[in-house]
Amino acid sequence: MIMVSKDQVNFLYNDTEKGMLASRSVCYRKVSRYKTVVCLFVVIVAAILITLGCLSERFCLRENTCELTPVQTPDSLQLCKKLKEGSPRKKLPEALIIGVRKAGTGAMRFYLDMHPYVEIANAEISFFDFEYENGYEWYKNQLPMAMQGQLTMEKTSNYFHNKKTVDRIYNMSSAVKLIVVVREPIERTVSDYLQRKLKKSENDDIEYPKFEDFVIDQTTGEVDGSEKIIKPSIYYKHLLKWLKYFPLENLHFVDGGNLILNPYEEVKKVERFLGIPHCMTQDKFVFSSTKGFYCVKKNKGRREETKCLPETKGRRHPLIDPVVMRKLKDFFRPWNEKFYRAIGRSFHW
Ligand SMILES: Nc1ncnc2c1ncn2[C@@H]1O[C@H](COP(=O)(O)OS(=O)(=O)O)[C@@H](OP(=O)(O)O)[C@H]1O
Repeated sequence: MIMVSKDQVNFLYNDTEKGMLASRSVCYRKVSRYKTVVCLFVVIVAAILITLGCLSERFCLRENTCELTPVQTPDSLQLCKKLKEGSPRKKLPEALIIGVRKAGTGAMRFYLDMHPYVEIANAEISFFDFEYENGYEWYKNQLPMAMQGQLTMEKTSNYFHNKKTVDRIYNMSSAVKLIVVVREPIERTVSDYLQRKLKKSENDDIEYPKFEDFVIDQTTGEVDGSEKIIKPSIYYKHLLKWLKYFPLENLHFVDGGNLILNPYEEVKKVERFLGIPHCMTQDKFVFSSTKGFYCVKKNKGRREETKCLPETKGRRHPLIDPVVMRKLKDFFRPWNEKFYRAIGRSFHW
């Protein structure tokens, strides 16, 4: 709108017949100067508004903006998703969950899958341990599409303790971020045992050995450190291999015990480690009293539903013979302490 002052209006309309031409041209010059000023003002305001508009479109892609969205609902996450720029593409992962099996890697994958800045493969690809010969193009094709600004991720829980994986991962990228979920070693060992027992009983009817018989060497009566369910729990031994290639800053350790009790806290630390905005707010996590574990709130169309991990995750563990339990504790203690020293953090196991 053009603003003309009362004086100018009078000036225009009081124009007399005499000297009209001269006064009119002065008047028009004045008005056109006003128009120029107003036009300039409009252009500047429009430029500011357009810039702000662009910034708000990029809202969810800018650092830490998920933290700033007014209401953290699954809708706002969907909104974030829509705001991703460019076209989706396949790329090699910038971050991996490398283990440890049965420590809670599936839960971490499940939670990160909800994050608008993360595209994580649904299943374990096992590229660096079993499928390496297929090459990077094959690997990329197994990974989900990602938009610009989104991280591509994969979790294979055996990478951490497999001998072949470290240099292969390093050759892919020395900057890759590595997430390691660790859990109290005996609990992890029991979980590994239950998993193997389940797999075996699916295939044959022969009674599976008891946990105690599995972990104790029958000749020495001591813990069998070479047993396949014990070995992955000796975190320190495997860590040394990773530290030969990667600096400690490339690795983030998730407390698997706390991941069960307080997933929000552990996921927030992972968001920070990955350098992505804090989108996984407390309200996304809901405790299921039937499952006895945390689940997540997901949007299905307009409806909101609760999604949990499958039944095979989060099982009741058997009671362990106290003598065997003591032997296991004594066995793991020195390894745990070395592990704490190496990473500069204690888990108080
Ligand atoms: N939210 C939630 N729901 C269910 N289960 C949860 C959850 N958070 C952590 N966990 C623990 O994850 C354990 C399974 O570990 P992984 O996912 O690493 O197993 S696997 O290696 O991928 O097979 C699994 O071990 P078990 O309790 O022995 O089944 C769980 O204790």
